[in-house]
Order: sequence, then C-alpha cells, then structure tokens
Amino acid sequence: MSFPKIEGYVVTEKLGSGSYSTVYKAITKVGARSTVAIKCIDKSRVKHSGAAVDNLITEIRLLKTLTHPHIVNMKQFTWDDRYVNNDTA
Ligand SMILES: Nc1ncnc2c1ncn2[C@@H]1O[C@H](COP(=O)(O)OP(=O)(O)OP(=O)(O)O)[C@@H](O)[C@H]1O
Repeated sequence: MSFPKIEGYVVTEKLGSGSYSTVYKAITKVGARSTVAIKCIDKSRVKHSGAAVDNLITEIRLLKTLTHPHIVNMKQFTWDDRYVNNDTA
C-alpha cells in the first residue's frame, strides 16, 4: 500500500477511513518527531457535494477554535492538488 507524500511528515500507517477521507499516522520530520494523525480529505470526492464541502468547512472552523481534553487538537491545515490535510494530535 502506498501512502500520500505530505511535506514535513513521514507517513507510517493508515489509521482508518471515513466517507471522504483517509486518516494516517505520521511523524514530524523535524523538531521533536511528534506523532500525529493526518486526515487527508480527497478533494475529488467532495467537490460534487455542496453538503460535504459545507461539513468540511464547519469541521475545520470548529477544530480551529475548540480546546477540550476529549477533542483532538488541530495543529495544522494544508492542501495540495489532491488532498486537504488536517493534522491533529
Ligand atoms: N485523531 C485520530 N487518531 C486515530 N484515529 C483516527 C483519528 N481521527 C480519525 N481516526 C480514524 O479514522 C477514521 C475516519 O475518521 P474520519 O474523521 O475521517 O471519519 P468519521 O468522522 O469517522 O466518518 P465520516 O466522515 O464518514 O462521518 C475513524 O473512524 C478512526 O478510525
């Protein structure tokens, strides 16, 4: 199985998948070598669904503001030609 190439990270395994995304375990290449979960949302799968795009924008907006011990903390949000990437720890 091949994993996506995400700048700054070594992707080590697949953790799970949802309707529009696949979540991978990854390690940062520089600094503390932190372990993170990266949710890769496949743009080709959401682009035909207005509701999916709205849900994605809502999820990212909420994750940016929420701080709670039982909710993953979004550290970074990036995108490339194929994926929108949510990096959580
Ligand atoms: N931070 C995380 N750490 C470990 N595993 C995770 C993490 N986030 C997601 N996963 C795994 O990836 C799966 C898919 O997560 P994702 O958030 O994409 O979809 P979902 O919300 O479960 O489903 P849907 O998008 O269909 O509503 C989860 O069911 C879980 O197994």
